[in-house]
Amino acid sequence: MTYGKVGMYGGKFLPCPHLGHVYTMIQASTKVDELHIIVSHDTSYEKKLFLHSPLDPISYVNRIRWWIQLTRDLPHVHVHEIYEEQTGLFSDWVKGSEAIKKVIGKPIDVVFSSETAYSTIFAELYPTAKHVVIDEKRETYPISGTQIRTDGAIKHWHMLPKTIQPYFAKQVVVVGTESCGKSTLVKNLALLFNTVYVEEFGRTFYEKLGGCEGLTLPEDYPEIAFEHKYQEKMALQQANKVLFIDTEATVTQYFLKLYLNQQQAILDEIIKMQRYDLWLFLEPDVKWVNDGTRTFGEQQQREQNHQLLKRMLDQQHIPYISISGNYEQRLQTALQHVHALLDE
Ligand SMILES: NC(=O)c1ccc[n+]([C@@H]2O[C@H](COP(=O)([O-])OP(=O)(O)OC[C@H]3O[C@@H](n4cnc5c(N)ncnc54)[C@H](O)[C@@H]3O)[C@@H](O)[C@H]2O)c1
Repeated sequence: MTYGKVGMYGGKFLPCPHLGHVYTMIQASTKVDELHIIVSHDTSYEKKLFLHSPLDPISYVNRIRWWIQLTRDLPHVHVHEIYEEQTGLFSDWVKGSEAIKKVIGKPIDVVFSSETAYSTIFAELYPTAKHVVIDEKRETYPISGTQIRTDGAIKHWHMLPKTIQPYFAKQVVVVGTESCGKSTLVKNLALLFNTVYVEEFGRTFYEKLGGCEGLTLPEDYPEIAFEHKYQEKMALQQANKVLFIDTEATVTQYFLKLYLNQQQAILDEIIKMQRYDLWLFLEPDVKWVNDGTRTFGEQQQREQNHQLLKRMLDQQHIPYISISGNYEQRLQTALQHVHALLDE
């Protein structure tokens, strides 16, 4: 069946394009020679839609980038954005339709949506175009943007395209001084939540050197911090709702203080850019284990180091959860906080 040459598929796609949108886009793309996706935006109106949402408002730049990524193998699909002032009424669409016609720049033959309720307004705004309704009952992917805004993205994880999931994955970082059970806890949590984790790169760095912890150089520290961030970014692509991370740049800065009594502005910049959803700070009250790579085993020294790291986190006003007790208690407390984060 011929529908026409030029198709248009518009929406706010808030918070993001979901699989229902992708389905409509793919179906539409097979029916026309060229399909134009329009991302309508009005930042001040959109803020109101997120007032009761666990999510923060999402810029239209993100939404356009996601659509561009999703359609990268479809050369006949084009993505545009328009500013469309919104009050929530169909009458807002009049000006928007003018902007849509302008960005497409050629006669529109078909307008796609999943709503028969749009037929009247589309007949008015695009009188020569046919309105094709795709999956009106939303049976293929029963989801809406409103549901994701109301419940949060984690609850509708399987309705999010793979390319978009990393944006919404929760990031849990575990920090603490030496030998307080961080790496074991991180690995156990990853197993229990069926997801991936990021190891402390500083450790890998010195292992690769054959083990020279006591012999650090200032230039090691930015390299450790950069590589750690890169590992986080890569792991995020594989994360199943949540990513567990062993240490971060404050801990790198802390080790720089301990070993060389220095501080680096570049590490402070990395620290400022970090966005973790949950910080778990392990107290040094489990037995110190010398695994051959550790230096500060004496209890008084451990306490002092712990206070130093605590001060560094406090200076940044980081709302960490302190975790103490034996290994069993530590795991239970961590589990409780991670579950609460995912249920938010
Ligand atoms: N000015 C115009 O001519 C014009 C035309 C179309 C859209 N718009 C803009 O888009 C907005 C409408 O989109 P929205 O934000 O209400 O919705 P939206 O952004 O969530 O959805 C966009 C489209 O996808 C369809 N869709 C949503 N969930 C689906 C699912 N699970 N399966 C299949 N299809 C699904 C919707 O019916 C709609 O057609 C309007 O408020 C307006 O801003 C403007």
